[in-house]
Amino acid sequence: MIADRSVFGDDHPPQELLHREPAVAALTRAFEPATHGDRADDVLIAGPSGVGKTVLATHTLGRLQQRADIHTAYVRALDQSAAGIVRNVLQELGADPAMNTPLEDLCLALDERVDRPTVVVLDEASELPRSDALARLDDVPLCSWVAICHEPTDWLARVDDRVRHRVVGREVVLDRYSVDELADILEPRVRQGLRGDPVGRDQLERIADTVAGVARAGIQTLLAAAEIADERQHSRIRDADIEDGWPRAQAWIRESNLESLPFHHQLLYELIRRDGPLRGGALHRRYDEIADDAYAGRARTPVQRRARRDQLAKLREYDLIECEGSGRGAEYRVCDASIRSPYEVAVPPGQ
Ligand SMILES: Nc1ncnc2c1ncn2[C@@H]1O[C@H](COP(=O)(O)OP(=O)(O)OP(=O)(O)O)[C@@H](O)[C@H]1O
Repeated sequence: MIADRSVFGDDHPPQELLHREPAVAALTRAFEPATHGDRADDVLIAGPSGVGKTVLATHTLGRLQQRADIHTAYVRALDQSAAGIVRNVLQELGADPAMNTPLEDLCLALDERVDRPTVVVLDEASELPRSDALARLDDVPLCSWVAICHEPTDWLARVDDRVRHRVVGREVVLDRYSVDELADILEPRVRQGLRGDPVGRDQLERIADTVAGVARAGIQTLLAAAEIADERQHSRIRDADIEDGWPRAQAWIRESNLESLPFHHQLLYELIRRDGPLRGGALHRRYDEIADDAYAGRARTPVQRRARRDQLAKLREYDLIECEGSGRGAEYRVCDASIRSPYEVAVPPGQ
């Protein structure tokens, strides 16, 4: 039944970006100055995981590149310092700065390199307000950015005034899709990725409803249902295949989310997986007890509580952990204890 698995991957660009017309129009307006050789406006894209924030940015920039002489750079900002981000932008623009180049020199190199409108997509930018990377990019006359985060209010409250003024009031906030919309989005994946006519519209709507309008979850559930139908030798996908496909898809998404995170997040996850449910205070104490051993021999060093709180928020956004209650009584547990960190994260036993 499955003709081409790659059609279901995040990196498979959809031919059409359905049901995001207002968002595409807002981005296109922000990029318009670049078509005249000027600096584009900065943009903040926000919304829950898997609703198409990244594909909105890449798709709209792809279209822009067809009609304007611009450069684009894509950088995952998660857990990166300002120097790391500027270095990645330079690499995306074809330069090869040495690892230990100081931030000031990297910024000078960027200033020299950017000779036409350049739009930098900063994905996974929830923690970006901690660094001055945005201000550094803003210092380069033709360089603008698109930051992608989950929670716009909190993000805007944490950036400095200069950055806030550039994007406030023009945020592009994406919501989950309706059942009808997501079923429309699934149809081309069926045509391109599956053989024959294996699934009806009502079942696509069933999938869309099951995953509450999250595109990535819908696409993965469709794939998982097709895989299960194959295993059961069904010639068409049945409702039971969809029902069993959803947990399989959830596990795939969680595994891939966890794999994409840095060591800091992996360690917190493994601590909660092994010792959870854990209250916030107990979790931080356990972290402090084991951190030196856990980080031994790594380039990274243990992080402060404030950064850990961001990392816990990220684990929750990615549906890897859940938190019951609030404040001091809040208790953390993993969503699926069978999902383990792909890193060799040795969590030493408690003392
Ligand atoms: N309107 C759409 N049309 C076609 N495909 C879509 C649409 N919206 C989302 N998708 C697909 O859904 C998947 C997830 O999208 P994307 O990676 O852009 O989500 P995201 O919001 O950036 O997620 P995260 O916050 O976890 O990074 C991708 O395969 C993407 O192509």
